[in-house]
Amino acid sequence: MGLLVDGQWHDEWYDTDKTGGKFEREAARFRNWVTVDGSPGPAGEGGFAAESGRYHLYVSMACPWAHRTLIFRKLKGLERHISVSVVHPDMVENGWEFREDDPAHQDHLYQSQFMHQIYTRAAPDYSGRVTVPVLWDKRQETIVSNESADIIRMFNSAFNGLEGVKSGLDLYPEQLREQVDSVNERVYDTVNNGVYKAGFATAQDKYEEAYSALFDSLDWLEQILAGKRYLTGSQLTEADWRLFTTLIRFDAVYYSHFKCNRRQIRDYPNLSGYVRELYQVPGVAETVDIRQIKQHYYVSQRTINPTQVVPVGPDLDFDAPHGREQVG
Ligand SMILES: N[C@@H](CCC(=O)N[C@@H](CS)C(=O)NCC(=O)O)C(=O)O
Repeated sequence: MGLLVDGQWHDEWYDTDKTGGKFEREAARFRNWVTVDGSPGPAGEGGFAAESGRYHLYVSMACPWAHRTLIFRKLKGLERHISVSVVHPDMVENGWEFREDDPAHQDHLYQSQFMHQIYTRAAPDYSGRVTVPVLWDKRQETIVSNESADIIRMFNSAFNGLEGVKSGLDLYPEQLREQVDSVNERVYDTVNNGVYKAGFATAQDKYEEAYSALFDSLDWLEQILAGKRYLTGSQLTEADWRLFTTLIRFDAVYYSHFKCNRRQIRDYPNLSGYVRELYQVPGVAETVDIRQIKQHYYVSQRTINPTQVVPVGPDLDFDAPHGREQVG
């Protein structure tokens, strides 16, 4: 675990001293957008037109933020247009890395050893954390974006004109945008990032704050899902997929490793049926790798788990019937 300072790698854990023990996530630095014709998007520079084969996605199977982008790539039918490299689940002294002897964890573009080399290839004097996902432009040899929230919006609409892309599937529909944004805001702060705030806190009060906000939100979501099939009604949207990637990791990792242990997701009837339903959407199960998820958190985060022993359980069955047909 570490970061780049003026293009040089430093092996350092998150500094929570200056925030009284609170974990604060660093904002992503590359915020350009792929658009249909290459005109600038909501932020950054233009010049990134949606073209088949031009872009490459760097992900970790363990990472909930990267997971969103893999789900969108799959659901939208973008696999033949956007290639992927997967980093190794162990993120230790050198940060995310590739393994020469492991075909599943190689950099297919440059055969890099470390993910930080991708960042310095784009910006030789880059300072900041080296995170996944990264959307890479093979043409300009640079990073388009390292913000998953933006990447899934690009995947939702920019590539719609390409062959085989499911242009009819809109996960951020105009009429639901306000609702989606509003759910996202609370879910991001208290659930997606909330589990990290609990897990990475180095002061009791900061942990407890995050813990309370997280379980208040899970109660709120459980309530919503009692009356609605999905978070904004009868249609699956971006808001659901953003919540899903945290829920699917919860019982295996966040409950124990991040001390989010008031309840497991399987103790919530609606949330647990809902996570199974989303898991069973065709294509999604292939994006879920519980073995790599557990391996990453328990091995990489040595300040939390110094022995690096990975727990065997819990037994999870996301293929069991979800029973959500009757809701809403
Ligand atoms: N805002 C980013 C956050 C991505 C992120 O924090 N990814 C984690 C993995 S789950 C990471 O790469 N962390 C490395 C680090 O912080 O050094 C996004 O949503 O794309």
